[in-house]
Amino acid sequence: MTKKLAEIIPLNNVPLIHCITNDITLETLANTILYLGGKPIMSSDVREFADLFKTTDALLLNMGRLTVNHEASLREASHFAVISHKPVVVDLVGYGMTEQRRKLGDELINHQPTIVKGNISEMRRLVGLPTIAKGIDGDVSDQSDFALQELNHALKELCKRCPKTVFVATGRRDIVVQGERSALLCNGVAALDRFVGTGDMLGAIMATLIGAGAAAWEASSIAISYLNIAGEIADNQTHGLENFRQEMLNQISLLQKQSGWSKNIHSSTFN
Ligand SMILES: Nc1ncnc2c1ncn2[C@@H]1O[C@H](COP(=O)(O)OP(=O)(O)O)[C@@H](O)[C@H]1O
Ligand SMILES: Cc1ncsc1CCOP(=O)(O)O
Ligand SMILES: [Mg+2]
Repeated sequence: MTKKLAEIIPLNNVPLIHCITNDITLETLANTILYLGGKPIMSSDVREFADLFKTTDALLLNMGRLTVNHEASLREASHFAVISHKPVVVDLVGYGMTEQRRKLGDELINHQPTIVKGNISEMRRLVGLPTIAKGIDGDVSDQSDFALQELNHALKELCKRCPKTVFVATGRRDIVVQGERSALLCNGVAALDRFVGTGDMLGAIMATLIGAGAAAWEASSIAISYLNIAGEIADNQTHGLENFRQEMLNQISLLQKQSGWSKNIHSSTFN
C-alpha cells in the first residue's frame, strides 16, 4: 500500500467534489476538501444536478440531519450518479436509528456506490448485528475482538450482494472490507471521538481521493490513516478539545507535506 500512497497524497490533480451533507459540519467538510487539495461544491438543489454532474469528479452523500428535502436530494443525486457513472461515497449517519434512515440507507446502497461508510455501531445495524449504541455515535462495546470479527464476517457476506462496494466501519479500530479482502486499521486517538464531524470529515476525504482517481480500497484505507495520523499529531500538540479540533484541520493541510507520513500507518489483518 505504501507504493500506492506515494501516488495518492499529495493529490496530483484538483478534483471537484459534490457534497450533499448535513448543515452541522458543512463548512468543516468544505475546508477539509480544500486543505487536502480538492475543490468542494456543497449543493442540494436538485434543479442544478443535471448541469453539476457534468463537471464534478465524485459525490458525497451524507445522511446527516435528515429532512424531507435532504432525503429527496440524496435520492436524486444517487440516481444521477448511477446514470453518469460517478464515484460515490455514502455516509450512513444514524443508520438504523429510525425507519427513515434505514430505508434511505438501503436504497442508496442498492445503487452500488463506491464506498459505504459508517461508525462501528451504524455498520452493525446495517448487517443486523445487535448494538447498545445510542444516537449517531459508535459504542465502545462494539469494539471487542469478537465484535470486530463478527462484523468483518457479516460485511463480507454483504459484499456478495454488493461486489463493487467497499464497506468501512470506523471507531477505535477501523474495518475495511471489499469482496473477500479485509483489513483492520489501528491509528488515531480517543479525542477523534470527542468532537462532532470526524466521521463526516473522513467521508469528505474518501470522496476527494476517489475523485482524484484512487481505487476504492486505497482511497478508503488511506483516508482513514491520513485523518487518524493527523489526529495523533494534533493530540500531541494541543490541550483541550477545541484546540484539538482546530489543529486537526490544520494537520489535514500540513501532513501531506511530510513525505514519509505513510510509514506511521498501523494496520493488521483478521486471523
Ligand atoms: N477511540 C478512537 N481511537 C482512535 N481513533 C478513533 C477513535 N474514535 C474514532 N476514531 C477515528 O475517528 C474517525 C471517525 O470515526 P467515528 O468516530 O467512528 O465516526 P463518527 O464520527 O461517524 O461516529 C475515524 O477515522 C476513526 O478511525
Ligand atoms: C450530530 C449530528 N446529527 C445529525 S448529523 C450530525 C453530525 C454527525 O457527524 P459525525 O458522523 O462525523 O459524528
Ligand atoms: Mg458519522
